[in-house]
Amino acid sequence: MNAAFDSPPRLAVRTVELRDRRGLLTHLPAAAPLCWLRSGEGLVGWGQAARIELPAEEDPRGTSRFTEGARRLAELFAEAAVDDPVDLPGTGPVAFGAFTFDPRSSGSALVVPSVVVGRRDGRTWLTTIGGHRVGAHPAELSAPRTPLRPVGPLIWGEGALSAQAWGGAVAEAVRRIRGGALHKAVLARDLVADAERGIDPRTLLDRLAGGYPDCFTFSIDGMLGATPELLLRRFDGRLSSLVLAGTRPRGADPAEDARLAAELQGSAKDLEEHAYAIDSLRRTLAPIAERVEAPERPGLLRLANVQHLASPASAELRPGVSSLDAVAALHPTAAVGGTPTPEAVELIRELERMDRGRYAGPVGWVDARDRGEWGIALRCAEVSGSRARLFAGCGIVADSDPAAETAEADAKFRVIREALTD
Ligand SMILES: C=C(O[C@H]1C=CC=C(C(=O)O)[C@@H]1O)C(=O)O
Repeated sequence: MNAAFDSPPRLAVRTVELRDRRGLLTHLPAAAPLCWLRSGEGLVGWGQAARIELPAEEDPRGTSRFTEGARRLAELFAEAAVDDPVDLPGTGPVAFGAFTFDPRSSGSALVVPSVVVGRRDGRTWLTTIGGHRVGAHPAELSAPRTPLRPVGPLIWGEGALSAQAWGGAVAEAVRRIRGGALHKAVLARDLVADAERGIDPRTLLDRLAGGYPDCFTFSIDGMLGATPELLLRRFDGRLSSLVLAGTRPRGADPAEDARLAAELQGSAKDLEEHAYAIDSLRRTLAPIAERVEAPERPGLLRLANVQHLASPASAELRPGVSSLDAVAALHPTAAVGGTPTPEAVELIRELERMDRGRYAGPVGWVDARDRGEWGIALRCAEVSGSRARLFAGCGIVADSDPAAETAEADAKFRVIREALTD
């Protein structure tokens, strides 16, 4: 049985608008906080009204973790008694989800919190979700919150591969690509940090949201990070997505910053890497969407640590295609897998020597009207008790240089490394 329950409880859901102006993060308890936030708006949640666990799949190209998750969630939401006069994306019942990169990994789950506080376009709401009808009013928010706890000293360790061994894996990927086996593969590595006591996820969220306001700061079932990559947003029939591929660090001063940006925007290697990502988006959307639009040339997305080539794309999903169907079709994008996808994923399995778990997998939320936002879990760590496992990866093409890719991975690690540093 795929779900944690055999017959789902009937949920009573109520949403009310609030005058509350406090930052959404201030509401979160330390235990298992749920969060999807950008520029102060989004959703935070806690408690667990329902949980759907999706097992590892046998098919190496399987997508049943998404389709089965969507089916069970639709059942649960269809049964719910909903009182939602606010009716904005994210009001009424919502589920937060984190899915594994590889179908054969375990850990994919959808979590329906018991309390959600949301904010969009300056409007704030509170939703309570329970097995029985619970009140939705600010009293739900008045439980005393413990102060944020610093992380304390950390002991850092290598993950599956040392930086040097990972450089060797990059060199091998370049060799295979030059040999014609594939065009691009995104190789990642992990690092481990051990604290002296349990890590307070809210401390990390506070730092990530402060340092990366243009990214989606997320916390879903132990995966925490600030991702710049929007796999898809669907608030009405139209789907939007932000394709990223091609990276340079930020410069130490405006002149160096501009030089690096110009270098990135003129780099044949990076433009090629980006073109693969756009082509793969167009190809994967073709059967499920119409009117796919993407700019001719990518623009620039500047974050505190790196700058990326970025293309905002949009499309119209065909009738009957749900947002999780679109997630299933789009994952893995060329930004986290490669091109062609099957060859790239095989090479990743062979060369990385680790289980990515939910790193580089879809993370986000969906409501009962199938509105939602799904990103890719990047610039993130898996936090469990006193341990954090950090991930970073780079797109490898024929011209990639292992030393430059190792430096680029370090720049990407910085996001979550700094969030862990007091
Ligand atoms: C795989 C990661 O980033 C991807 C997203 C944007 C740019 C990328 C790049 O330029 O290599 C990566 O494809 C990561 O941050 O772990």
